[in-house]
Amino acid sequence: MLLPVVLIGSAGVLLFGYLYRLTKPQKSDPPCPGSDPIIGSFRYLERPLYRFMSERFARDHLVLFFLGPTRMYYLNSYAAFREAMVDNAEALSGRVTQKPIELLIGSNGGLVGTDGELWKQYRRFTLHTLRDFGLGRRGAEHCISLEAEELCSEIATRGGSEAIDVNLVLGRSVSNVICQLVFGSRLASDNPEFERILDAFNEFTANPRFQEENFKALAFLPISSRCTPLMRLLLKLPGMQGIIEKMNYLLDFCQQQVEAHAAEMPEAGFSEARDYIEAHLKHQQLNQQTDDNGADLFTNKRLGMAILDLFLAGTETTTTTLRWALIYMLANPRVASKVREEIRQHLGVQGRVCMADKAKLHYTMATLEEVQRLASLVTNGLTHRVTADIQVAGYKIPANSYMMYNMYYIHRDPDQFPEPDCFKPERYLDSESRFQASQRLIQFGAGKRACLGESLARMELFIFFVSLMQRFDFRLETDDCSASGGGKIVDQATRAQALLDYVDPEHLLVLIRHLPSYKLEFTEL
Ligand code: HEM
Repeated sequence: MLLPVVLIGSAGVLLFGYLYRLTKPQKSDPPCPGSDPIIGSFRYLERPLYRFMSERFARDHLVLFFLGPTRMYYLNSYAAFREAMVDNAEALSGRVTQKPIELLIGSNGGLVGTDGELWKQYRRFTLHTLRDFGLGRRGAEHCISLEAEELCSEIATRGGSEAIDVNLVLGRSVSNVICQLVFGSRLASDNPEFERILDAFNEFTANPRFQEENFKALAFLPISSRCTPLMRLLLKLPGMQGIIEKMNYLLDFCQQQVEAHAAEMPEAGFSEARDYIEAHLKHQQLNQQTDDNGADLFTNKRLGMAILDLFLAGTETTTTTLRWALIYMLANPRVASKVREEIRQHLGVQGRVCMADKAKLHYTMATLEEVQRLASLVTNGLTHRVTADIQVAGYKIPANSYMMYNMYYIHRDPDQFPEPDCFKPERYLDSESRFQASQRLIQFGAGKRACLGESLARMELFIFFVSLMQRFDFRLETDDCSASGGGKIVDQATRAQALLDYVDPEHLLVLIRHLPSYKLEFTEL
């Protein structure tokens, strides 16, 4: 009787000792806010994380905290960010395991959450396909220009009589661009269901719980990924249920689109693919015929997951940046009138906007750059898994630890951006007032996992922003400013030099730096 008790007791002590050591920072580690045995640093992290790291570790390039036994390295300076993401790009190309997704839907997949061969193949296929549809050439540009015209005429028609919720109209226009590339139609306008779908997408990316749950999941991962019953149990926790329901709803929607396309596919396959889904189905068919390497990687289920990722990564980000752009124009009327003057001088009042206009609109380009710096949209970046032992900022980082970065603080480094909270497009103008892009802005990340939609996003931001500024003046709807929070934003902005930082302090982490909803009254110029 005594022997089993002693054995179990000793095993317990050994396990505790092992976990204790795993959650204890060593002398050779970067600074750490604190860590409790077994559970790690949760108690020491303050909200929002990017602000806590900027204030508490202002002078540190790299910070370490523990999520249970999982090591999370936080890049807190541009130098450390570059050293990790660019100089060690291959080792930083990992993501968190997809075991939970596999358990839930029976397959891994997508563009954002996978790594290894599956991710490489899908990323390459997606980049090629989007390029074939005119990313960087005329196709996508033409489609964005048309959407911008639709947007302006809707605002011109409705704007005379009512204040407009810009999130809704911008969200629809931005979604239509991806809808056309992926589905080959303007589903966001044509399908009455789409507003619900858009809401679900927004909630998914903007939901701070998503990030919190992600952290908790990381804390359990070393054990749960080796123990399927425990993983199943964790997925049943109340916090996870809402996220899972939303994900299933969105995946069902994407899968329906795939099936509708597949049903229309001629037996000989599509001769020329008109959208992403057709290109994928064609690719699958070719792979099967040639029995190519990696043929079994491309499946209908994974196609649905890739589409979901294109929407998740590509709609809310672009829409929210545009909303920041408009609110910054309200807070900085002098900048807004210079932008309008430049646009009207070069393009006139109605001329259609195209990417070639970038070369003429130096001040406008600088303004958009400054919007993106201050918006710092994906505040903590996305989580990367380190796939091999590396060295960053003089510290050894072991394989299979994780890494995030402080986009917010890197964009506000006073040595690089003097008076960092001030809105100053002049930062990006040379002595002849020509636009010079900053090498220090990391709004799209960098390295192997840099944003896959960067060119598309830049096109959308430019064409939508210039079109709106060219045609309209706008102001916040006065009546429900306090209800919408809009009044507070501009008030804060004018008093505190554009300190437009509306983040609910209750949120530990924020995936996308959000704005409260606001309505604008538009006047056609
Ligand atoms: C202003 C708009 C946008 C911003 C600020 C933005 C920002 C980012 C950032 C910071 C990342 C993570 C990089 C990292 O892992 O370190 C990312 C990844 C990604 N973005 Fe964007 N993005 C934008 C628009 C788009 C658009 C329009 C698309 C789709 C067409 C898109 C598709 C993706 C994808 C698929 C990834 C994952 C790439 C990978 O893991 O290999 N993004 N984006």
